[in-house]
Amino acid sequence: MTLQAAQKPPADSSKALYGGKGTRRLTVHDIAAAKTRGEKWPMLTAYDAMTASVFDEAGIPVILVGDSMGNCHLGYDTTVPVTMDEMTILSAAVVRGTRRALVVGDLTFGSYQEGPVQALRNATRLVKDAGVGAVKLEGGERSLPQTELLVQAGIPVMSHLGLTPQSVNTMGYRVQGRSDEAAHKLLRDAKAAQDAGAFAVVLELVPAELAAEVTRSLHIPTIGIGAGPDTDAQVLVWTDMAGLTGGKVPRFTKQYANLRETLGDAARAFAEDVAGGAFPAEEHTFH
Ligand SMILES: Nc1nc(=O)c2c([nH]1)NC[C@@H]1CN(c3ccc(C(=O)N[C@@H](CCC(=O)O)C(=O)O)cc3)CN21
Ligand SMILES: CC(C)C(=O)C(=O)O
Ligand SMILES: [Mg+2]
Repeated sequence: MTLQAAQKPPADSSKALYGGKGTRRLTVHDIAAAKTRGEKWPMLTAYDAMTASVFDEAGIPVILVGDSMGNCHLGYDTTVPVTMDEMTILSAAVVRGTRRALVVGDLTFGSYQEGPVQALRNATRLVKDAGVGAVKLEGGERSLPQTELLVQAGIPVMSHLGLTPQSVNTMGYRVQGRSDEAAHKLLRDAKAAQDAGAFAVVLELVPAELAAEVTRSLHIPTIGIGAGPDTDAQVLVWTDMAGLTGGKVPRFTKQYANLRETLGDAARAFAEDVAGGAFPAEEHTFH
């Protein structure tokens, strides 16, 4: 806890982002207030209404409809092929499945790189047709005109720095900001995003010490994924966190359940009941 936070009275738990009371839809103002209280908070991805409702009922205050839906929901290898049509449909489902969480939708690859006008058109669609409370886009200085125009238009923007998966074809999936030059660039990008009006910054796959420095340097919250313990918030891809993702998951993930095994067991038990005639039983049968 920072000295500043330690000197404040205990947080009013009814206002806490996690553990707070009520089902009023959270806004970017609630997110800003959490940083002044020194409160750490969780964010998870979701791609459908039912999963999102579970996280909403569990008190997760911010739900990201990530373009990780590409590999975690739609069966692509990367986030690159995901379209705004797909993002809009799944974001609308997540909004319908939640009452309290601030829902953030990713702007997909190719939906904002042409410039601010394209970004505004696509972000507006996500706000109007899906009902998200904010959008996220990748890049700091390179996405400044987009961030500025969206914020001016009244659309809250979450920035995403460090490893930016939409650039996998140029960047790969490597830790970012290891050299002094790259670390300075990340700090510049973070400050530029803040100055352009972003309400939060995701830091993906950056050294913990650098993420801590960025967190201290900004008045908006940082949200880490593979960025160590000292960011204001932590985000994980829900299928990684719940152990549903097949194959290799990034080392920064912690698995809190093994849904892959649980679901597989359920499917096999059903199959054996059907094959052996144990299902349906009398109580599942109409006469
Ligand atoms: N299932 C899933 N989880 C994610 O966290 C995630 C996605 N998909 N898709 C979009 C991006 C891509 N991400 C990735 C993908 C791979 C690594 C990875 O392989 N990282 C290496 C470390 C590399 C290094 O040491 O430089 C690892 O072992 O974790 C990390 C993040 C994070 N995002
Ligand atoms: C990993 C998070 C931050 C993301 O952008 C996504 O899930 O698409
Ligand atoms: Mg994403």
